[in-house]
Amino acid sequence: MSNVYIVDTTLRDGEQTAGVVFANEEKVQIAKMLADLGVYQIEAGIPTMGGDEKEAIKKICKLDLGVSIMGWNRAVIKDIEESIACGVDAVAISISTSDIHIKHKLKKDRDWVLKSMVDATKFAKKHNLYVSVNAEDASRSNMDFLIKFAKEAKEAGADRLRYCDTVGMMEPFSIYEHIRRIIDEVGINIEMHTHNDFGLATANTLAGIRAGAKYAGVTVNGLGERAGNAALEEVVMALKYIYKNDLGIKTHLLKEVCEYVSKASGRVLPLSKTIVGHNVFAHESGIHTDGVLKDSKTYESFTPEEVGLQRQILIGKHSGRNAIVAKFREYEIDLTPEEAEEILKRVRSLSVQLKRSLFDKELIYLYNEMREEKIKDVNLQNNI
Ligand SMILES: CC(=O)SCCNC(=O)CCNC(=O)[C@H](O)C(C)(C)COP(=O)(O)OP(=O)(O)OC[C@H]1O[C@@H](n2cnc3c(N)ncnc32)[C@H](O)[C@@H]1OP(=O)(O)O
Ligand SMILES: O=C(O)CCC(=O)C(=O)O
Repeated sequence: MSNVYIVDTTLRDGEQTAGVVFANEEKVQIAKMLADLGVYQIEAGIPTMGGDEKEAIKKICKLDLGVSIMGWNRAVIKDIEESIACGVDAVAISISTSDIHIKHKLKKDRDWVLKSMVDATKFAKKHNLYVSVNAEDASRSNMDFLIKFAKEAKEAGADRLRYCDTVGMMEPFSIYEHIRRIIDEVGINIEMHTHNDFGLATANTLAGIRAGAKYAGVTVNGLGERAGNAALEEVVMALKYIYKNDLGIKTHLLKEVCEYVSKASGRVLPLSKTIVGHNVFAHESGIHTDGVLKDSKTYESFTPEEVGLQRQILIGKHSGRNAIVAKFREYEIDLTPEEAEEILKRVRSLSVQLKRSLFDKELIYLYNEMREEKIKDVNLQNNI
């Protein structure tokens, strides 16, 4: 598989999540973190919104982070002028290609769409900008028209085409066919931009890459319109471990970046959030814990340290003896097999009462309780 470039749109589509607003300093900090992580391009926002949005984009450009900074635009010359005023080196020029959007939203026709896109692209190229032509609602567009659109974009000088599954209604097999057809018939670079309405955003991005797309448009934590976009952390780690394609992203920083964006966006990271959730390397079940203690590869695809997390062995209702023995060794207590068995019984009972796994101090309490009962039994037997 050829190399793949990460285009992060946390600051544009991510901030379009209904109810989410980043402070200007947060936008700048997120851009710095993304640059440290090693993404190829940051879609920093929408210059034509003006005000704070424009100021934040300008600040990000001035930082000279060593990554490409893209401004998002409609296929409108004035929008692109605003992007140029911010100092971006790249522009996204977006326009809908589906008849649903053309007829009911834009209230125009296909020729108007082609002309607006070509004029805007030529204008941006004249200003030496890198251009991504974005086919909004590409996945619901007539394929012949989408091919024509892509050909005209390429002729006008576009550097790539963003294929948007705007309402997230594609599945990997069809997306593979769409992307292959565009590449075969047009020979243009493709960026995947997928939404998660059916939980398929990451799968669809991977399918597009499998078909030859070179750019993956993602957001941190999968933020974005409605159910969100393909998550940066999922796409990067899936490429590395499923497709064996290491993009050189500093994955050990992922947890920190995801936590920062979670706080800045006011969207809590679920404990079991893929890749970076606090509990995705927590093991409790006896068979799993036994396996992990013998060799972590038995139940982990990669090590927690690789994404900035730590492994946790929890003791609770589903634990087994080996985990209990290992846990007590951490407290420098060597349990006999009988003691481990006895403590396990007590752990199960207490976990059910509390409806959770147990803390260290509760395990020590159970141990002391067991020892005291044993001493009492011995004393009783000896009539003391
Ligand atoms: C799928 C996506 O994520 S697309 C990106 C969506 N992001 C946003 O909308 C966030 C930022 N948006 C904004 O700040 C504003 O909507 C602006 C500045 C872009 C435009 O603001 P306004 O001039 O107030 O227009 P408003 O938002 O009400 O309507 C959008 C207008 O743009 C037109 N339009 C929409 N998309 C495009 C496009 N790609 N190219 C050209 N025109 C477009 C619409 O037809 C409508 O035009 P009309 O006023 O002639 O009917
Ligand atoms: O990226 C674009 O230009 C299109 C807007 C978008 O986010 C989408 O269609 O999902």
